[in-house]
Amino acid sequence: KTHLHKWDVRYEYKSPDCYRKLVMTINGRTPGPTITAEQGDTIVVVLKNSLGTENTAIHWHGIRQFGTPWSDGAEGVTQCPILPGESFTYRFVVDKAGTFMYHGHYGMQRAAGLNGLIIVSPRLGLPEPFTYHHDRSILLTDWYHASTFDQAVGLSSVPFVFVGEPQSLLINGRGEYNCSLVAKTPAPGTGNGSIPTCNSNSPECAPFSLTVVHGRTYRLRIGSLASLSTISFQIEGHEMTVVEADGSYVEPFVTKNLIIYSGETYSVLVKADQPPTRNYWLVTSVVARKPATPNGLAIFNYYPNHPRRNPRTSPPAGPQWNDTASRLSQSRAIKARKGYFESPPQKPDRVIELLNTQNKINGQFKWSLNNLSLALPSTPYLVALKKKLKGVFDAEQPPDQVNLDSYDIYDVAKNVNATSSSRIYSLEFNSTVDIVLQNANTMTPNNSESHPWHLHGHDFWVLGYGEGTYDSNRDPQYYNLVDPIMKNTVPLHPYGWTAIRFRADNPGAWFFHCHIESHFFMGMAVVFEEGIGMVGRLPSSVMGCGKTKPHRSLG
Ligand SMILES: O=C1O[C@H]([C@@H](O)CO)C(O)=C1O
Repeated sequence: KTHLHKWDVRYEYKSPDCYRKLVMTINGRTPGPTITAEQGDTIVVVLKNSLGTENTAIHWHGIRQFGTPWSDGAEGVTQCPILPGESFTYRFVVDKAGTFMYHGHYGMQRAAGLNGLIIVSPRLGLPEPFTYHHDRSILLTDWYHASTFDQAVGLSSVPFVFVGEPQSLLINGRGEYNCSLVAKTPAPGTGNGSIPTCNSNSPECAPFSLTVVHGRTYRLRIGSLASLSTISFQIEGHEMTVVEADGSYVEPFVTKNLIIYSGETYSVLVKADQPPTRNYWLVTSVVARKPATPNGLAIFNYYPNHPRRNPRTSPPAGPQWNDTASRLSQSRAIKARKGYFESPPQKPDRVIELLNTQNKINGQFKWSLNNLSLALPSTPYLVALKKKLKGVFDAEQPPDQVNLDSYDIYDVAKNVNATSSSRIYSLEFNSTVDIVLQNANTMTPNNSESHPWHLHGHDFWVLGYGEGTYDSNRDPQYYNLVDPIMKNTVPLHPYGWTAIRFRADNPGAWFFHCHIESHFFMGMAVVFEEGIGMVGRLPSSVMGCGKTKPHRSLG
């Protein structure tokens, strides 16, 4: 079955957290419409760029794009940007059941509200290993009042201006900013004050309310497309059984707080088993960075209570933001469900270790992998590779390793300078590749951050997490080769390492990057290519920029 969606992407003034500002909408909405389909269906999205003065591109997060690498939506890697006024058609097959997402992949547009969910149900007749009465979804984001232009310029300025902590946490696109904190000077887009800058009574920021019936079991699909924050999600008085992660079935485990990194999706089962005489809080809170953002709140509404009645209880507090040990143990608890997984190849053909560091290049703040910070070329890699265009990117591959033995991950680097590079990794088609992500101290003493790493075009097995410096002789002995979960996004914990394995079996060029929007913008990404010879004929719509610009003589 083919699903055709016509999307109009534009800027509008909206008040998702009661504060009025420019947001990017799809057909008038942020989050955009949820795409629902059955495994094996084809999705066609005809995207019209009505932004007026800005390019765009949309990535289908978690969809592997077998046979359609040009539909991945990664501007600079798989396509030229979609120009204002132009339309672009994405066409791809959703080959796997599960919970996925989509979002802008041009500049920092994801943070402007260009995001949504993709829900793929199993092919008819394929039962899932759990049952529930109702299927509901929740998209989590964090929200800034500064525009993405302000953010992007700050990040590339000398001196560096960081985006800082977000103003709000949104649940299904709704949050509540404390309007008394807003300056009295009218903000842009308020008609010089005739429309309030911040309006607590705006229906756009009324909290999301999830209505449940006592005794029923709900499958909650929860995805995070936060720009910066790692989020703890909980429902007052209720436990959650985790059953799916990034489209793979999880060996069920019960938790009160689900820690969710940007780019991850989970399904949890929740039984509405509490006294139905009142409503309960749905709460999101920031962890892994020192929070300066109030909790996100929504209402877990027991029928027949009024869906907008706030519980009189105070919302439960989240876990300690700096409790790294409990976050590491949740990561380790996520295993593939018995009877529902594919075992990984037992040995890799190639091991790439990526040392994650915060650096400087010409005074600008950057993030680097093995001392190289990615700078995208103006011609997309996929097009350059397929058409054998010369001089688009640095020909040499980035290093597979740097010497970790001589690098003190607990200290600020002795030399913080890095190099800007457009080099990419060439993987042998169908080979098995291990990636070891190694975390380190930032340029701030005694500070190491969490980074969710997202791979395009593949799922990977999560082989293990460790603390300290990875030891290539010792640590692989403890990899989980029995029941590792397959994911597309995985956290790298502070001062730790994470090892993943994947098969380079998808012809194309694929991003692998930190899913924190500002870190990605600061170069925290690498690109892999494999099997380019097998890539089909590229649609001309992905071209038109850089070396693929048509040059006509005007003579
Ligand atoms: O990339 C980042 O920069 C800041 C800080 O390290 C320097 O201002 C921060 O918190 C980040 O995550």
